[in-house]
Amino acid sequence: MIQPLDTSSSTLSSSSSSSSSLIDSNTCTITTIKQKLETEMQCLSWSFPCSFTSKTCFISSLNNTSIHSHSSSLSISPITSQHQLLTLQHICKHHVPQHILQRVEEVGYITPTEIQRQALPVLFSGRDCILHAQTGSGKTLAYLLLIFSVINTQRSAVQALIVVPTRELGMQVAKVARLLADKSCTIMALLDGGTLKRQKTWLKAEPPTIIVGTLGSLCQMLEKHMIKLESMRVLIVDEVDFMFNSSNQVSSLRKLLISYSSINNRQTIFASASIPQHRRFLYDCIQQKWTKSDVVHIHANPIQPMPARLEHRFLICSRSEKHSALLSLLQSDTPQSAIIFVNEQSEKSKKAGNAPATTVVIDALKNSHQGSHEVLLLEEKLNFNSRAASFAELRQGGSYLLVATDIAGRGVDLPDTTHIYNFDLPKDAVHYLHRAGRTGRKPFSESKCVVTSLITSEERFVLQRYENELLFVCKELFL
Ligand SMILES: Nc1ncnc2c1ncn2[C@@H]1O[C@H](COP(=O)(O)OP(=O)(O)OP(=O)(O)O)[C@@H](O)[C@H]1O
Repeated sequence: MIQPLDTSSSTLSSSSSSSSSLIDSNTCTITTIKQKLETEMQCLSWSFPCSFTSKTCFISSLNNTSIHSHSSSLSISPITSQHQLLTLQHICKHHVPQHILQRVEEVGYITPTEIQRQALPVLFSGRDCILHAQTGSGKTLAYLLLIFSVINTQRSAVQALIVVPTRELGMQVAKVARLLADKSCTIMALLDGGTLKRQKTWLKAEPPTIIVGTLGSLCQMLEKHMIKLESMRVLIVDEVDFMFNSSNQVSSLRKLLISYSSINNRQTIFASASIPQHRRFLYDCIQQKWTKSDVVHIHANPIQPMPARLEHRFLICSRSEKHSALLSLLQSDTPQSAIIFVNEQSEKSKKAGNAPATTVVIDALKNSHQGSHEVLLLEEKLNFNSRAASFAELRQGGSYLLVATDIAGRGVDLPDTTHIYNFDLPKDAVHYLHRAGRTGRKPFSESKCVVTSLITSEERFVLQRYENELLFVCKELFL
């Protein structure tokens, strides 16, 4: 049975002086919980003995918070008035050191995004969490603030580990962490393609406080006992669904979760904008002992998987017309910056001796595009130095047209990207969601960003399927 909340000690405002709670089988609405904003955001919880079918709700004790609990999932619906006034300072006070919070403000993070507002109190409570929220919604800052709340920089030991699927995402996360951390907090990026010799020397000399790593490099170091995880307090797995779906990464990830460390000694956080079959995933987390049994699934905006300010369009053309169609679109759209997604070359096409689509698109842009954009390429088969150079150039700003495979589809944060072009249709709805999510990455901006898919008439029904799955509408475009 669900235990009613005891709200007697909370005070928020005089208008909420009478406490009551209304709970039904799937929706828990706390209509009134009083609490002074000055006191830290306290978390109240109730839970059934844990099995997948049990209900576990975890509630941030905010006024007028509505929590929809489905098994161990919860989503807290948007709140008005006082909650919109809550700053990251309010939420993080007493958890995150003041000098980090000051830095957070200096960087420009004042108001929490929806997932930050919902997740931070739960994260600070020490519960394992699955952070499930739209692309560009600020999941990185949420988990970094948790890390800063638990690490002790006086200790010389690895205390937090962030696992990412690609080198590019790792570089980006390490950069944000360094931007916020003080000098006493050492952050090591242990990424595929890095200089292992230098990293080994560093690890021998002094363990970093935080490691951001890709699984390949991490497991190499763990196998050689170059990294010890006995002091690790937080383990983050970013883009978790991607890693569990990747045949290259899944076995290393399982090892990391079960053999190299234990759920009892760490807080485990999984993050992604897409957790397909999240109830099944939650079940697996508990059964497989990837997380503790009271893990919480926090789902922000569950009925809107993609940011609302994305405008989706499609253009029907034959394969041979695609290059000219893309050039025309660029001319008429005049994007500030854009990413053009191309599928990886198939084995069949390689065997037939065809040039990869990335090369063909790059050549077309270099030869015929009229704009002043820098044309850049990012794909798996580039060597790591070229990938790093492309990525560094992108992050310096300026206008760019990035031609990329799905390697740029996950996590990469280039907030100046105003347009996405699917030169090739993504292989499924999840890929569509992540590609589209490379634009619209300024959380509080209202400006429209555009996602355009160039499709053949036969592909229309596939795109329609994505629309149904992701609950969006794609408008036809005519040149
Ligand atoms: N509270 C905030 N206020 C303003 N900007 C923010 C805030 N939190 C995050 N951002 C910015 O939002 C952008 C997206 O954040 P982030 O990369 O963490 O998204 P994400 O949720 O991890 O997305 P994805 O699922 O695509 O990886 C970043 O440019 C970040 O600087």
